[in-house]
Amino acid sequence: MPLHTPGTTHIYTFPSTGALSEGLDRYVARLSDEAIKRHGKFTVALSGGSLPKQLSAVLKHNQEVDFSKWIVYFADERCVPLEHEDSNYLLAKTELFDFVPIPRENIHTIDPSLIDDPQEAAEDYISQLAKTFATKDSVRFPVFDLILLGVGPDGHTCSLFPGHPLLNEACEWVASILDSPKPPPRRITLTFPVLNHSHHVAFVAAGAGKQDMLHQLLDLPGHLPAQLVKPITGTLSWFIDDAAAAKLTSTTLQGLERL
Ligand SMILES: O=C1O[C@H](COP(=O)(O)O)[C@@H](O)[C@H](O)[C@H]1O
Repeated sequence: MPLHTPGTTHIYTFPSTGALSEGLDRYVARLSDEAIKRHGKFTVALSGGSLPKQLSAVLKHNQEVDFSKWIVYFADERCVPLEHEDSNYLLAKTELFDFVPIPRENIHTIDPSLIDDPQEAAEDYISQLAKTFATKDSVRFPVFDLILLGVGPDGHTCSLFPGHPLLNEACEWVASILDSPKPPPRRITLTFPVLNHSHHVAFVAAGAGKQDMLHQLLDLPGHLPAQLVKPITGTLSWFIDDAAAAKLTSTTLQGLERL
């Protein structure tokens, strides 16, 4: 699998969600291994929504992965307590963290004492990132080994929603949002510059509910949030199942890769 050609996009399709989880497991395990060999750790940002279930289905049984070297952040988080049913952390915990030996201190959550002040929570999250990522004059943003993203039916990714002023954020690493059109309204999110500085970014989309949006995102030109994810030197991958791919045009289908 060509994982290291900068600036490339790969669309991987799978006959079922089970097969998708197997492919995602191989991809994540390989990137984890390579990053740990390169710099002793694997820095990864996780999304909420349907992603944690797809990701964990096979990965949580993978005993070859050195989870002790994982450093986990959240691509976005809702301003709710960590044990709240809307918490992306709680979802990742119940799907993945409860099954694999990632040290708790390596899992960077929103500070629950700051959830009433999303701006302060975003600033605290930037401070947490700064402990992991040393930046240089030439690269002012954290460079994750991998950021795993979902995409909503409106084309949003992270908590970056169509038409929202946050789409233009060019300086901050993490931003707060008080008016998310999808509940809950108060959230924090990584910004596009952080997404686009990552070594690897992968979208995961499965099921018939994603058909219309995938057609719009992959077949047609546009500026929906998910279309604005364009890693500057990193790779962009899509992991989709046949149900989600059903409305793609024949031209796009010709470019699909099977893993
Ligand atoms: O609200 C959110 O939605 C997106 C997409 O979720 P999905 O269930 O359609 O996959 C998710 O990626 C994001 O982390 C979450 O906060």
